[in-house]
Amino acid sequence: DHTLVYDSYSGRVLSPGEYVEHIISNTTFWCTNEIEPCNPHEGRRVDGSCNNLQHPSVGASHTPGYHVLPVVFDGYNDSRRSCSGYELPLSRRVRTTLLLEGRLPDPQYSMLLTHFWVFMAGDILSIHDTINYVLWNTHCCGEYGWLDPDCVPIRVPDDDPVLRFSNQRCLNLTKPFTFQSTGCTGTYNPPERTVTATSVFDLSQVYGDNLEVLLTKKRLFEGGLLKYEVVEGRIWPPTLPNYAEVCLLNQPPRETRCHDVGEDSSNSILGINLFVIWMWRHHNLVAAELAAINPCWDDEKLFTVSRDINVALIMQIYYYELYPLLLGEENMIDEGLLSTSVGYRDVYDENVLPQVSLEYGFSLRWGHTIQEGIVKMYDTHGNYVKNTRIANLTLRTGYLAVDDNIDYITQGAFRQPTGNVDHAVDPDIAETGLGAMQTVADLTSDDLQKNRYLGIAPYVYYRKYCFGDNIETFDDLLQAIDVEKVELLKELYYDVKDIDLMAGMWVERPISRGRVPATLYCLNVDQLRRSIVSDRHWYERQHRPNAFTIDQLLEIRRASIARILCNVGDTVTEIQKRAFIIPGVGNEIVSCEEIPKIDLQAWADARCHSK
Ligand code: HEM
Repeated sequence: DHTLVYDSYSGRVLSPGEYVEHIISNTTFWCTNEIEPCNPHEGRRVDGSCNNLQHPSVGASHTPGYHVLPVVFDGYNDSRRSCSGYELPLSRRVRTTLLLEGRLPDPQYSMLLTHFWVFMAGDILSIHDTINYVLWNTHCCGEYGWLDPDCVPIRVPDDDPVLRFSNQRCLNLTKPFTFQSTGCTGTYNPPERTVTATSVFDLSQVYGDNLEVLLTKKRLFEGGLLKYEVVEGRIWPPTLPNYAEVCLLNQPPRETRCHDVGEDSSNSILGINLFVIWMWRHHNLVAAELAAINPCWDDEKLFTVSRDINVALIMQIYYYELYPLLLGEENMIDEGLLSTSVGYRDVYDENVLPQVSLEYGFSLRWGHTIQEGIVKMYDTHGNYVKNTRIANLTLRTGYLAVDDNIDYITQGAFRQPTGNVDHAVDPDIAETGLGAMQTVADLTSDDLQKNRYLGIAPYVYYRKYCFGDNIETFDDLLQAIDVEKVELLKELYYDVKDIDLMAGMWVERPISRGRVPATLYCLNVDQLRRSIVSDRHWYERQHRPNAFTIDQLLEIRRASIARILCNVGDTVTEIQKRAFIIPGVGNEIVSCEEIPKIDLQAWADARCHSK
């Protein structure tokens, strides 16, 4: 066989001797990518390899990301130091100073928006860094925790506004996995984070990032379908016989559902769990319809086309429905991110590598500040049923499958607002983030602490990169941040150049015509453009292997999140047309009959009918 083994970090082909060294040191998983020779006519590979034909490993699972700005570290794998030489202010203190704790619903965004956004984050990131401190290195706050080089616990100051009333002075945390920590490269290279997901948007949360897992765990090899179970009329991904290791917070004996689909993220937090279930079903719905339309298609063809359609629908929704609400539609048109014609858009450039920027994935953590902590549940007709805390639903897929909870949660997702875009974080996200998994967890302090351990450059460098601002003094910040917030930053940081990127994003003014912080806007625009240009299999392309016909693309363009929920959302028979926005005047809940459908007849294959 002609399979080549690549060095994940450098993208270089390894000699047989070098490969053996990895086998001996047990580092093949993180450090090598086995890749069959690229075939330019082949569709998207599940492991992300061969996207760029000149650099077959780039963009594959666990290969380096792109950096908008070079990483800033102090020595090997250690947190950035302040430029003043003083210690950076404690993450928890920065968080409690800059973000209030409280709940205020958003006037516009529905809970479905945050559910979907975090699901999309799951397409390009991985959760092993979290599993690390939750399951493997739980001792970082213990007596000898500080001796463990993997630990970076968050210190809680004695005057903490909330925790001073407790004896908690430490929040568990470990360092991110890097190519250095996994033994793939030496410490002479700047630390480079490693994630398991592929770095293109390809529904890694559903289809995974590894061919073997796809074949053994997911595919049914019948009718192009994914494996599934039907319980009490609901379709689910297959469940694990022994859920206890993964769905740690399932409450036995009733809550036993836990998905066995080969991805950790599919049993993680509520938003991801829901969308994995929905897109899993959606794949099968598409495959079944295509099988009826094209009886001559075999399993392989049905599977590949259904996957391609599923990915395209989600990208259409991500770019044309979700992001305009965050970044502003006019802004996106001006930036060239939204195609102004319904036809093809083919701007592929093989010189741009299919990578995700470290800053993009990181910036999505800002979503924690608009996460609502209470999940409200409704029946099909919009009558309020009950509520529960979202933090208690993490690692608890089983909850969805009892008491019709998934029905009520689905209904609530598009009826309930998410947390307001303001300078406040929900108390549950800020104090109990992981439910019973940790006594205390502050996701937003984690965000700041990780900011430093990912080596992300200071905020003002990004202002320079994004807007050309030369920020030398705290007063210079006024062009981006309101005066009272600048005052707080002055209290916290000795030098304006010390301000962490996340801290800056928490307090800066939104981009004009959009709703997200200006720097977050910039980093997201940068990635969205990169993803269109660098992904050879981008769905809007005319010249890609198995490209959509124009009629097919026109059907994809009709996609909406409301249609996805009408198709596969539990008990959804009516919904508002723009379901990332709460229902109201001009966005009334209507029958699913009124939500545009995608007509798969566009995929009808004449060969199946020419006798
Ligand atoms: C129920 C709601 C949520 C919970 C319980 C949750 C929980 C977590 C936890 C425990 C982590 C790991 C933090 C660490 O580094 O220690 C994390 C990371 C992250 N979260 Fe959330 N989150 C939620 C909602 C969201 C939302 C709405 C978004 C964005 C829209 C988001 C984006 C992210 C991102 C980008 C990371 C970093 C992952 C990585 O780099 O590997 N999360 N979240």
